[in-house]
This record gives sequence, structure tokens and C-alpha cells, in this order.
Amino acid sequence: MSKPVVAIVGRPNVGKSTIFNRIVGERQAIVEDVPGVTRDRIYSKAEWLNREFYIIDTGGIEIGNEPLLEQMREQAQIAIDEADVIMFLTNGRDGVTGADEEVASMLHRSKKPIVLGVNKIDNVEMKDNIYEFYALGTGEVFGISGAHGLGLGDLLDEVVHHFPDDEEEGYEEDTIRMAVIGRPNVGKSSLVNAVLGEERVIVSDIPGTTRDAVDTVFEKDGQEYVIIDTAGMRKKGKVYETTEKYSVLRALKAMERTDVVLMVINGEEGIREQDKRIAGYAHEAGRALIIVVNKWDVVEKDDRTMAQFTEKIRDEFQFLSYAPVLYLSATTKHRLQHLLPAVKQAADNHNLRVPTNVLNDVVMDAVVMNPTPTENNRRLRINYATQVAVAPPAIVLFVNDPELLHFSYRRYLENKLREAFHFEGTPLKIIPRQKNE
Ligand SMILES: Nc1nc2c(ncn2[C@@H]2O[C@H](COP(=O)(O)OP(=O)(O)OP(=O)(O)O)[C@@H](O)[C@H]2O)c(=O)[nH]1
Ligand SMILES: Nc1nc2c(ncn2[C@@H]2O[C@H](COP(=O)(O)OP(=O)(O)OP(=O)(O)O)[C@@H](O)[C@H]2O)c(=O)[nH]1
Repeated sequence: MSKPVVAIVGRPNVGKSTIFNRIVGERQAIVEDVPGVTRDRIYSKAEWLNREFYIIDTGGIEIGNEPLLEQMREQAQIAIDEADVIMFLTNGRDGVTGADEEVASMLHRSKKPIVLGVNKIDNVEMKDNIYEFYALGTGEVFGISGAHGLGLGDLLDEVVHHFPDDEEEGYEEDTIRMAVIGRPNVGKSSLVNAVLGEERVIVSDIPGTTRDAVDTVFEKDGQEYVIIDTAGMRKKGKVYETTEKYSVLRALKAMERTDVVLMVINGEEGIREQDKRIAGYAHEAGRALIIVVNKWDVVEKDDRTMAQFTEKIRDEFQFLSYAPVLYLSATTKHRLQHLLPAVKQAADNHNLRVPTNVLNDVVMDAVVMNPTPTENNRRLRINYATQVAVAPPAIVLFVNDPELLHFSYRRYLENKLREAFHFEGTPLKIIPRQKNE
């Protein structure tokens, strides 16, 4: 199920990033700190009234060296193309400006729901400043203060009110959904075409799926798959299309709806900064993941090249140590036959449920081999382990004090679990919980 997208737009300096940070602030603080994950401050998950959504600060999307007004237009256009709800911000101290009117008229043409926040209404005396903004024709106007955190609740209530109803996806329960992501030109479309060229395509364009995704359903060895081409979702010819930050949203939305993410790297060019950013998001999405090194046909290689490349990948993407790496060529189709079996395996592992008694045996053996850590003379005690979820598998450890489970011991336990069970390709969550005596 895809999460709704909220885009913040408005002219420079009205307080977009302040509001963005307020909305994601608390959440950001509780996100587990994974070493090596690069964070991009303009996109985030957020939550209000138990509804999760994505929020984008379009002000953070730099578009070449264009003049400010043109940048603003492009940012508004991104909001129009991508968002389910647009949060339009203005500055209550400046009154309505020509630039506000310009943005408003663009937004109106889109017919997307718009929620107008008049920012910098820091105290009750300033309340009256909001009325002139009714002239922008967006309906109710919300006076807010990003600096003081005032009025945001009402604004967000209204935003959530406009969210589309959850859409059902028209796929069978056991259909494996995969998304192909990666930076421009790595060969995503070529890979999708190569896979589809070999297999029987059942239908394309399933009704009821998210409007801007290109989904194709096909069958292989009795298994039904859906492949989502994020490159195919590109709207050609738009300036912002070339900006890196923009393409991230496409990947985020696609990953939300999949079981297995195929992260494509260009073997000819090697690993770039943008690959790492995309990988960070892929990890956070909690999906099964396969790293596909494409264009292997044009790489000059000897018998060590592949091992060296893999070493580089392991080094650069330490947090993706669970992801298998496949080398192939979408053009020559060399090694392509390994892809779907790997996808199937990763999907199975993503949904793996291990029996509680076996799980506890493995954990207790691990503790015997490498005793739990101590801190201030207190030792971590693990009483019991149980798997509470699949996709990805999540294991709760009932312990005397969750604080005592340090990163290195957690990693040790994860390695032991991975040795014992088939978790290749899937992230694994280990959640310490205080045991109620
Ligand atoms: N008084 C007051 N100042 C605010 C408020 N919100 C933001 N500001 C200030 O307004 C300035 C601009 O805030 P930003 O959040 O950077 O604005 P922005 O819209 O993201 O700006 P760009 O990045 O240029 O697009 C900063 O100096 C903020 O401290 C508010 O509610 N009240
Ligand atoms: N030699 C070689 N070239 C490839 C391979 N896969 C793709 N290419 C070429 O790489 C270029 C980019 O391929 P695309 O499939 O369009 O890449 P993409 O990732 O979908 O690109 P965007 O649409 O920009 O995101 C094309 O010229 C392809 O022919 C491969 O395995 N080997």
C-alpha cells in the first residue's frame, strides 16, 4: 500500500524547512541510527493521527542554476505531479505577494487538494494577518508558527482529511512484487525489458494501482511476479527530471509497494555517491533487497574483478550486508537466468517464520558461546526470543534491560540467526523488550 505524499511549497523564506522539521522532528529522532546511511533532509516519513505519509520540502530541491522564480515554478510543478496533498505556505508578516499569487494559480490548475498555512503568526495579536490570504482562493486558511510550533495540529488535521482512501492493489496474495531502482542510466529499463522479453507477460496496467507506476505482471515457472519500472515513470523532458533528489521520491514510492527491491548499479562506472543515498532509502524501506551489478559485459575483467567489486560493495554499503550481489548484463542477457530465482528466494526469506523453540535454541547457544555484555556490573539477560512479524522478520528478545543490548552484541546475535536460518536478502529486526517480572 502506498503512503500518501504531502509536498510543501511556497516562495523562499516563508519557513518551509522550519515546518518540515517540526513535522518530522520527533520521528527523525527515534529512527534507528544506522551507520553509513546517508540522510536526505528533504524527504521523510511522518505520521499524524496514526496515518503515515511522506513529506517533501520542495524548497530543498535545487534545480540547476535557474532564476528563483523559475525554481519556484519547478518546485510547485513537482508538488503537483507527485503529491496527494499540497501544503502551501506563505508568510503572515509580508501579506500576500505576487509570488504567492503565482504559485496559487499554478496549484489551482492542478486540482490537487491545497491546504494553506500562513506562517510566522507567532502570537494572538497577529491572528488578523491571516484574513487577506483568503484572497488566494484555497478555502480555509490556517495561521501557524513554525518557530513556536503553533497551529500545526489543525493544519495537519486538514491535510490528513484530504488523504485518498487506501487503495487495494489488484494482485494475488502470493504474487511477488519487485521494484527496479537505481540512479539514471544504470540500465533499469533495459533490465525490465530483458526480464519481460523472456517471460510470458500476463497483463500490463492493472487497474487500481497507483497512477504513475508502470507495473507489469508476468509468470515464470508457475510463480506470478509484478515488476515495477521506476524509470518508466519518468516524465521525459522536464528540467527537474535530471535532478538527483527528485528521482528519490519515485524510488521511495515504488519500494513501498514491493516485496523485493532490485537495486541496480552500473558495473562500468562503479559506485557513486547517489547509489549510496538510494541504498540508504532501500535499507530503511525494510524490503528484501538484491544488488544487481549491470553492464558487466563491458567491464574489463580477470578472475578477481568480481570478488573485488563485491568487496567494494560490502565496504560502501555496510548496512546492506544481507543483500546478495548479482552480476549480469541486461543487453547480452548473460547471467540473467539467475535473477528470478534470487528474487523468489529473497521473497521467501522475507516472509520466513522460524519456530519459537528452534529460535530460542539458537539464541541460547549464541549466548553460551559468547556471553552477554555487562555494564556497571549489570549483565544483559535474555530470557526468551520470539518472532513477532514477517516481511521483514522481526524478533523480540525479552531481556532484563533493553539498554544493555549494545550494537555489537546485537550484530553478533543477528549473524548467529543468519547462520542458522535462511534470512539472505532480507533485513532482520531485533527488538529488545523489558521482561515484565
Ligand atoms: N518569526 C518567525 N520566523 C520564522 C517562523 N518560521 C520560520 N521562521 C524564520 O524564517 C526564516 C526562513 O525559514 P526557512 O524555514 O528556512 O524558510 P524556507 O521557506 O524553507 O526558505 P527557503 O529554504 O529559502 O525556501 C528563518 O529565519 C526562520 O527562522 C515563524 O513561525 N515565525
Ligand atoms: N553494455 C551494456 N549497456 C547497457 C546494459 N544495460 C543498459 N545499457 C545501456 O545503458 C543505457 C541506459 O539504459 P536504460 O535502461 O535506459 O537505463 P535506466 O536506468 O532505465 O535509465 P533512466 O531511464 O535514465 O533512469 C542504454 O544506452 C542502454 O543500452 C548492459 O547490460 N550492458
